[in-house]
Amino acid sequence: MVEVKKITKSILKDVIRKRPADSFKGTYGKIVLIGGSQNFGGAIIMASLAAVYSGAGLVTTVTDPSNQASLHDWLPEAMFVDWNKFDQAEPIIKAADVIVIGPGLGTDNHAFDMLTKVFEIVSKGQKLVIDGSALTLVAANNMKLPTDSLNILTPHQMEWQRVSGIKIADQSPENNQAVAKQLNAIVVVKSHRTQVYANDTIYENTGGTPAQATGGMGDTLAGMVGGFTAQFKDTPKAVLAAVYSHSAIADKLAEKQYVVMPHQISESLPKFMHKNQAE
Ligand SMILES: NC(=O)C1=CN([C@@H]2O[C@H](COP(=O)(O)OP(=O)(O)OC[C@H]3O[C@@H](n4cnc5c(N)ncnc54)[C@H](OP(=O)(O)O)[C@@H]3O)[C@@H](O)[C@H]2O)[C@@H](O)CC1
Ligand SMILES: Nc1ncnc2c1ncn2[C@@H]1O[C@H](COP(=O)(O)OP(=O)(O)O)[C@@H](O)[C@H]1O
Ligand SMILES: [Mg+2]
Repeated sequence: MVEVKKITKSILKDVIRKRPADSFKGTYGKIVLIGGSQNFGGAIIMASLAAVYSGAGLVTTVTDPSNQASLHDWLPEAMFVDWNKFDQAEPIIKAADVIVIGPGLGTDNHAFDMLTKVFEIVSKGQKLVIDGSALTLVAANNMKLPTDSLNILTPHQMEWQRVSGIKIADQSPENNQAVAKQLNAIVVVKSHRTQVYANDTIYENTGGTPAQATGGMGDTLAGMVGGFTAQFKDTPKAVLAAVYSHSAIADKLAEKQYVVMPHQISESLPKFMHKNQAE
């Protein structure tokens, strides 16, 4: 049996630092989120909300133009780029610390083109969070992950089955770890007890509630993983802190709510992070 370490509250103070007085928005990372087709605009809006509310310094959302007004209604802090104008998106993607691709991206030809181009242009030092439709596209087209970026995959169990070939019933820590190693990526396998595969170590979350079982909950986690890894240097630990915070906030809200809306998790983040920062 392989060892599985618990993700507990202690990860928060290990990761979330008090902000230095002489910092500015650039200190907290540039992040680009790519996704949100005409039908799935909410997904990229929720992911973008999570990135801004977890403290990323500068956030740009590359999405279908039909989502622009709603994005800005929810989130005036985010910049917008029309995903049909890749010449405008390219320099912003190249300058980003973190790229999140997939929430609501869809799986049509345009989505596949975008993903292919992003895989081509990411470079060393960048972190690439691959979620939702992007994972389905990777699996369906047998795409190789880029080798220069640090890749973080955030599949739910069916997406992980598609990417890894491991049936949900066979997704044991041993089996998952073997594929995570082959992929040379940090893998967050989401379920009621989410597991994280990073640096040859397996972690299991200790929080989470069925009140989270609602569309957009994973899109929100992808944005948080983006926001946390943009700000905090130790990437594996930043991922663990994002996973823990996502469920801890939901658990707290679920004490008084039957269902937790994904945007409520984002809206709780600034106070939650304030309360749990290290001195
Ligand atoms: N508001 C918006 O814009 C929203 C947009 N979204 C965007 O939609 C895109 C598609 O993402 P997706 O996850 O909805 O669909 P897909 O990849 O087909 O997977 C579902 C299939 O897998 C199965 N399944 C088995 N186990 C499972 C598990 N543990 N967790 C989840 N599913 C599990 C499941 O089984 P079933 O539920 O049918 O029993 C079903 O057959 C993606 O880009 C996403 O970002 C959504 O976030 C929603 C809000
Ligand atoms: N019963 C549950 N207990 C704890 N967490 C859950 C439960 N159901 C769903 N979640 C969480 O909700 C999120 C669902 O992700 P995902 O299926 O990608 O959602 P979406 O794509 O709709 O945003 C994951 O973080 C998962 O851990
Ligand atoms: Mg998802």
